[in-house]
Amino acid sequence: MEGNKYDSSPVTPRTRLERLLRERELRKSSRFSQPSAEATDVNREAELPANDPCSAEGDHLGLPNEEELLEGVAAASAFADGCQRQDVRPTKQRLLVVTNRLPVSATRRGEGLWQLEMSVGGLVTALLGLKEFDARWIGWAGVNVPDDVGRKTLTNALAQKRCIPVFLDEAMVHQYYNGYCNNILWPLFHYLPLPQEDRLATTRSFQSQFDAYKKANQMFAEVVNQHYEEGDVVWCHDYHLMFLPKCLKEYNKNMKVGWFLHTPFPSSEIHRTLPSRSELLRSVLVADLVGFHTYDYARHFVSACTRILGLEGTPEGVEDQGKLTRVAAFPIGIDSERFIRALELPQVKDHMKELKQRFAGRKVMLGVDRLDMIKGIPQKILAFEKFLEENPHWRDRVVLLQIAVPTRTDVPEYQKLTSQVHEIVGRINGRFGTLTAVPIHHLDRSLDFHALCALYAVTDVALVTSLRDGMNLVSYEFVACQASKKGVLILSEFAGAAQSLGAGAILVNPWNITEVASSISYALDMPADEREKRHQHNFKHVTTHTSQEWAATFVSELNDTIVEAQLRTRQVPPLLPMKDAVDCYSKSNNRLLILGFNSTLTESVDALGRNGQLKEIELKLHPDIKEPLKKLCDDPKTTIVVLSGSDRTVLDDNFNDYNMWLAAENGIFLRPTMGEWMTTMPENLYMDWVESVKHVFEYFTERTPRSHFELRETSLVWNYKYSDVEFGRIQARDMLQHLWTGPISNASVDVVQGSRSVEVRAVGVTKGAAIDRILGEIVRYKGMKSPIDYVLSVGDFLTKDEDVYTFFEPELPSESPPAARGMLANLVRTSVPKISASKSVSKSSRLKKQRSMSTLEKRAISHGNEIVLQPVMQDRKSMREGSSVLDLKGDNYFSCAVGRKRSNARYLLGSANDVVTLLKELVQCPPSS
Ligand SMILES: O=P(O)(O)OC[C@H]1O[C@H](O[C@H]2O[C@H](CO)[C@@H](O)[C@H](O)[C@H]2O)[C@H](O)[C@@H](O)[C@@H]1O
Ligand SMILES: O=c1ccn([C@@H]2O[C@H](COP(=O)(O)OP(=O)(O)O)[C@@H](O)[C@H]2O)c(=O)[nH]1
Repeated sequence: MEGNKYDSSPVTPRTRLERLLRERELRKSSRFSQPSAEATDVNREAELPANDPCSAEGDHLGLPNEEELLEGVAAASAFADGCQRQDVRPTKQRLLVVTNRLPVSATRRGEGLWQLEMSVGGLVTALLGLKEFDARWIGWAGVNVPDDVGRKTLTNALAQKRCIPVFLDEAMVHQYYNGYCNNILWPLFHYLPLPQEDRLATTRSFQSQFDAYKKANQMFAEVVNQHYEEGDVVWCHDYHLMFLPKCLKEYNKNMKVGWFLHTPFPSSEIHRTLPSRSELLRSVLVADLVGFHTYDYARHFVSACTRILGLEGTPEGVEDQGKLTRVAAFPIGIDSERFIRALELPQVKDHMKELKQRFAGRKVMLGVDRLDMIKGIPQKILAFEKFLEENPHWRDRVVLLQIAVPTRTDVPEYQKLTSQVHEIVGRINGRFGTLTAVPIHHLDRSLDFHALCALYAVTDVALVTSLRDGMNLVSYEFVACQASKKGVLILSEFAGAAQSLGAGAILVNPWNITEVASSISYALDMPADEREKRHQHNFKHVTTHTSQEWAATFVSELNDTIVEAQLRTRQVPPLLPMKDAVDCYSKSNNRLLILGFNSTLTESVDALGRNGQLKEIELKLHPDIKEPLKKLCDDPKTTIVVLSGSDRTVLDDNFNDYNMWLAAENGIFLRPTMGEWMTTMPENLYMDWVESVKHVFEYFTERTPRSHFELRETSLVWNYKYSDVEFGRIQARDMLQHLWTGPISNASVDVVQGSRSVEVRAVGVTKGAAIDRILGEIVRYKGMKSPIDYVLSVGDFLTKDEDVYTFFEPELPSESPPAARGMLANLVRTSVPKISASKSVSKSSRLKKQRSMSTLEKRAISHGNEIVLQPVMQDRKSMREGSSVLDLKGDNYFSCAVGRKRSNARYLLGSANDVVTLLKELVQCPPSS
């Protein structure tokens, strides 16, 4: 195949999008070079085995036959063989597709004899399009097989269809499938409230059903595990298997696991009513990729994770402790070619002829649904009744064919629905029927594929009135079969398909019977040119957004999440090697410890307690840290600086009793606890912008429940960590926009965005900028004679303030870790008090030496109502000429971010508890000789 001249991807794809575009182009070009799908399919149909032992008695039931079954399920292998023979594509990706129900359902016809029939439902139809993979299916065959002989023979029969059974006994099916899946999750995900617990049978409760659900998922996981080979992609499907990703990763954390939901995911307000809401979300989040049909469902899921679990939702997905679960929309499609080709088959043409004769002189309206409450069948029929009522001239000129496929017949709600529908149909037929014709033909059964295609093709108006529907493939199939007739699709706005076929269909609210009735009238009378236009729009979509494309896109993104995770992992620093840090500390003689305050030395506060209840907001020193901290402060070889964003009073209150240095407001104010506060960066103290920013912060605080703001001396911080995260973010965006265009447009300020805060501070103020001057002052004040030979810098700092970690990096020799050296480019240092670096003085340090060093002279100036101290430059003769202030070789410098996954620091620590451990170890280490 020639190179693609439209190749739009860069040579080496770097970003996710670049990689996915490249992958798509490769897929497309390799498709061109394969034998056409059509040719392969034709061969396949000709090669069907005539005497397959499990082949079908299905035809006499009017159900899809073996041919249909093989067409989809075995397509993967047929196609694979064809490709491999041609040596076009090396090997296909092995794919384990895990669904509750296998694409075939089994019925026992003798001890070791099984009849296999294709299962009905959108999920099965869609997954039959997985032709480009070396796919195997794992799932339940819809039958209880208690004996070994039965299990063995069924396993063998299914193996020929590349299916692998999970055996569930009756009790399990009852609790897991009928109970938790279909009586709890299914209705809830379609916005139907949970049943009252006392309405469940006495042997059942949410808890017992959920336990069965988890157990069933574990059984699926065991089967997956038995068949898993390294490199396989495992694709879990639907609400039945929300617990599966967790079980799989527990077996093997390197498994590539994707999960796709075929139903809607409801608003978080609905999901939060579920007793097991958090556990389910957490287990889904263990997957590498989580997919939904529409952006709305994906958005609801992310929102449930942020609101219920308190996790970070990003445009990419959901982040928990640095681990990203990618969440995205992958709208499903159908194998449209299969439908289009079917219309050319003689048996389908015969069917169409029959139907046309049968309904000659009448317009045909069609409904095809599983008999499920979410499909809005009663609403559809009532709307049709209203239409007949209001349009008497149509009464003997239109017929509604409703195919209602029985489903979940063991669940009482479904049984009730069947009687309800029968009753309404009977009433309407009694009311508008004649001796020779009835307006509604209602069938409680499924049709085979060819009969269905014929029906789609002769239909004038298809009526889909789902109250909620993940996608609704019937609407796609109808469009695919309408190339000649160009019939009209009336489609519920609550079906996922409305987002893709909305422009060509007539969208309706199925609850509005009057609107649906008038839409029927409009559709029946629609002029040919409008029908043509609408049809073309939909036809194009259906034939380009196929199930093959859907599966390929999902799997390609799933593969990419692994690449992405590896890239992200490389940016994650390792955990602090505690022993090294302690050993090195014990060997050093002049140590500097720079410690953050919030989340570093304070008690961990679980911001969102149960039910979003606020816990304590005020920062409190970790009770276990006091003792080791005090001992370290009293060690003459150790200098400790607490460098915090908090203001002076907070640090005074917490640290007055310690012999240390306090640097408040990101280092603008500095004091040894024995001395007085001084100002390190007076040039940054133009505060004329404060009032107008304060005004804006007050406004947003009033309008954002549970947000608060702190007015510090040199900065303002608006914090929404206790508010609704999504609302907080929107408010923050709004606030920033307003600030930029208004109050701070001409002010010398920096706006620093935290994950849940907005801070406005004087320009150039960062912890890294401040440490420069702080260090100078410490050296001078203590009259240090020997260089600092150990630096430990620990904190949970805003990214902007992480320059404090990188501040020391240039001092390190070139064998320092590359990650650390790479950060030097961003480093802007002011004046490092350094007299001579080493024998060979680098250009940068020479330059640095030329700059004036900052030390502080305490001079009172007036600042508002307070007295503050302003530094003046002092000549550097106080430092011994020829000696270096820092003697860092790389292994005696430890920068460490607390509670983060990504950082510019060299190392990580989990939480303030780990800081406690570290300080205790430092206290206990033997003194250096
Ligand atoms: O296996 P059953 O319990 O009898 O139910 C049949 C299937 O129904 C649901 O289908 C969904 O998937 C379709 C394709 O993505 C989508 O178009 C439709 O809107 C959904 O309702 C269910 O999600 C499947 O698990 C069932 O197998
Ligand atoms: O008699 C029937 C009626 C329906 N279907 C198939 O069942 C699926 C229904 O999928 P949809 O997404 O519309 O809804 P679901 O039933 O999955 O909720 C479609 O592929 C139909 O072709 C079928 O095979 N035989």
